[in-house]
Amino acid sequence: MKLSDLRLTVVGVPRSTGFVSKHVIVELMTDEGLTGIGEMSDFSHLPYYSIDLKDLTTVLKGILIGQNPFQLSRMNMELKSHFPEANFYYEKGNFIRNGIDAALHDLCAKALNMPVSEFMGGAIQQKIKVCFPIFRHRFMEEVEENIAVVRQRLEQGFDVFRLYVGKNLDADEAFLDGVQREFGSRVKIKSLDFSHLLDWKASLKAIRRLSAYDFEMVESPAPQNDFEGLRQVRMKSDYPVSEHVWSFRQQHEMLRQDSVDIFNISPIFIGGLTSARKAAAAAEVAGKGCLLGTTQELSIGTAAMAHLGSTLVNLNYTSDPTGPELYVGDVVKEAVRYEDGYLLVPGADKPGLGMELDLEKIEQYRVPDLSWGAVSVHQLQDRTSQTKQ
Ligand SMILES: O=C(O)C(=O)C[C@@H](O)[C@H](O)C(=O)O
Ligand SMILES: [Mg+2]
Ligand SMILES: [Mg+2]
Repeated sequence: MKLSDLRLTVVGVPRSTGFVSKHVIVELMTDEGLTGIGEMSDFSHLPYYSIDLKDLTTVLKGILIGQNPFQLSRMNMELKSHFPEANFYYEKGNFIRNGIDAALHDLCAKALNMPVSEFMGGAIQQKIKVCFPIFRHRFMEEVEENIAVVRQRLEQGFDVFRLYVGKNLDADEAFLDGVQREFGSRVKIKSLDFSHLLDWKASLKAIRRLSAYDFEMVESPAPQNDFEGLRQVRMKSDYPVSEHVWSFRQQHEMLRQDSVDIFNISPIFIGGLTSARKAAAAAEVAGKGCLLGTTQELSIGTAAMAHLGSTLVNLNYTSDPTGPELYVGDVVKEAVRYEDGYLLVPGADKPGLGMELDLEKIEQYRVPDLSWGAVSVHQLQDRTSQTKQ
């Protein structure tokens, strides 16, 4: 079987908050009539430049056409030489590699008539506990709105939440207080995510202030690649520290400097399922915990993570992928499903990722390119459509 063609389609899908994320849907065709699908999820992150889709399609065709999709190691190596690791969390080259690697996995598993989880070694769990994100407060008036989100999502079965913090600590505290008063032990806060916005001393001060409330871990409490800062927080606070993995080099440093307790692993940020499996294995070997992170993928990207997560022996913390619950629409016939706060791994009866493209929905959300509209750095950092300064 040989790869014969590639199609990339950009969609812009709004979230219920109004924020629009642009994703690229990947279709990889073969000479045997099979098509693999993947997703380069959520390009709507800094840095504030965009990829030219025409150029990208030409480059990727040059790498992929004529290749055997089962040559996953070779193609990942080749992709990495064109889109190298850059030691930046939102490096767009990683998003590109991820979409292609997912489509290759979908193709291989379809050719073998098995789910991607089986192709990757076999599922050891069929559902993955996830938490719902509460986006960062900048203003006090957002607190009540966010408590209403908790109320509504709890009714749908999401009983674990994570909170982005660090821009308005009074509001962060008021939210935690409101949640504790109204929901008590019915709601759990998994993490406070500082998103690399504060230096480690400022994060530590905030953690101490907010420690009057229950939460399980702190995430990204230092600037990107500040391994010593992470370690300081880890040693000086009572909470486990989690950090995203965005390159093997960065993961190596975090291991070498014993900076974290938990690796937050998502294929999108490390450049694909193949690399994500290696990052999870490195965590396992080092005796570190691991959870599935997210960029808030659509259903194809989320399904890829569900398959990956189902095979991991060290997925020992609540994970993050809730994209299909955040967006107002999707591009597949049947979206991934959530039940009682768990992401369900697509059924064993469905080959590949278990997702089927819906051409009408693609048309509904199709946009010409990845170019940016008017959006502020605050909106990008805080993932809201709030324009107030
Ligand atoms: O844990 C994180 O950090 C995120 O979830 C990052 C978010 O910015 C996410 O990528 C989003 O788009 O909401
Ligand atoms: Mg995070
Ligand atoms: Mg994102």
